[in-house]
Amino acid sequence: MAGLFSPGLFAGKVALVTGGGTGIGRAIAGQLVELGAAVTVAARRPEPLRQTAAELTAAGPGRCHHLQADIRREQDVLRMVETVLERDGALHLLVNNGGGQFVSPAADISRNGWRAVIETNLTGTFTVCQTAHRLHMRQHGGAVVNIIADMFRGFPLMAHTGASRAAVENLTRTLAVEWAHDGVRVNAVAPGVIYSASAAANYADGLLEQCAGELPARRCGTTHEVAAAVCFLLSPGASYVSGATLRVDGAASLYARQLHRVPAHDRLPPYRGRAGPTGRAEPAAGSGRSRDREW
Ligand SMILES: CCC/C=C/C(=O)SCCNC(=O)CCNC(=O)[C@H](O)C(C)(C)COP(=O)([O-])OP(=O)([O-])OC[C@H]1O[C@@H](n2cnc3c(N)ncnc32)[C@H](O)[C@@H]1OP(=O)([O-])[O-]
Ligand SMILES: NC(=O)C1=CN([C@@H]2O[C@H](COP(=O)(O)OP(=O)(O)OC[C@H]3O[C@@H](n4cnc5c(N)ncnc54)[C@H](OP(=O)(O)O)[C@@H]3O)[C@@H](O)[C@H]2O)C=CC1
Repeated sequence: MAGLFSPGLFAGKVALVTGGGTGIGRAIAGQLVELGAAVTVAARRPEPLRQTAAELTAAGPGRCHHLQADIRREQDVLRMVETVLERDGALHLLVNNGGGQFVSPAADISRNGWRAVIETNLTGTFTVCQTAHRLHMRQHGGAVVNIIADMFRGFPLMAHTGASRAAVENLTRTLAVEWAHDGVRVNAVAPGVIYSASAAANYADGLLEQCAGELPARRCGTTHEVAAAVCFLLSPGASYVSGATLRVDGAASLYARQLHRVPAHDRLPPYRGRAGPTGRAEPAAGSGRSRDREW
């Protein structure tokens, strides 16, 4: 990605990237450091964070700190933001990338599984936004990017993440308006199918590779392609962009492909409400069992 943005674009800026130790978050943190920012990566597992911070700081010219925090825990979020402010004296750029889910038919998601995903992706993102705003951005302005997903047509097999990301997209719009007069811009980035170690594990048995060939782009996106979009939205180049969602999906969200395939069935009941334009009753569509399933 070197060379896409002016060197030193984020020099003097302080950034926080949740989930910044791995995958997309790491690529975002890496690009911010490359452009001169002082970045903190925060998540639950210390080892990936430590390694990422060390490698990014060694690469420079900015620097990268790491901090263990679970965005589901209010106290962790408060400590995370306070630590950044105490150490770096400001928080200009916030990327809410920390999140996750598991693949499951909606019918099988336990109440606790639902709650874990909603509390991470929606409540966690809200808590980080609110804390950053209360402690710094309300007085000093800033830019926020929330990472969501391609949930625009629903998200079969990931109902919990679809619902929470759609909620975050709406939250993004609300905050963009409520915080405009504080000088805070809030945008979302919706990645399509992005190759990361976690995505490959989430979609086991090579499903990710299989799906890549059916995308309009005929390949998965890369973490660096998402990072470039995030950097644009954080940059002064996007000074008049707020409340927007930037889809980084190679047009996949406009295409009929879905990871979930609807099995062949004839379970939809026929329409028998009223006569068609000819005046005669229209024949019932479908066959077999569906004929017996009127509302
Ligand atoms: C096309 C590409 C799309 C996008 C791809 C990506 O985003 S990839 C990159 C994204 N990266 C990631 O997604 C990685 C990060 N993911 C995570 O950290 C987790 O998926 C998390 C968000 C659920 C949090 O988990 P946690 O450790 O805090 O959870 P916990 O241990 O406290 O359990 C809470 C409840 O959840 C249940 N449960 C959990 N897993 C499963 C499962 N596989 N099956 C069924 N259920 C599952 C568990 O059983 C329990 O319910 P119970 O039994 O008490 O009724
Ligand atoms: N890859 C893809 O195709 C897509 C990814 N996304 C989203 O983009 C984001 C990054 O995904 P990706 O890089 O692929 O996968 P990763 O699993 O590498 O990234 C998720 C990051 O979030 C962190 N995280 C999870 N839960 C918490 C928590 N409670 N508190 C703090 N940090 C947390 C994880 O670290 P730790 O476990 O140590 O806490 C991890 O670093 C995720 O939100 C993902 O859902 C959206 C659409 C598509």
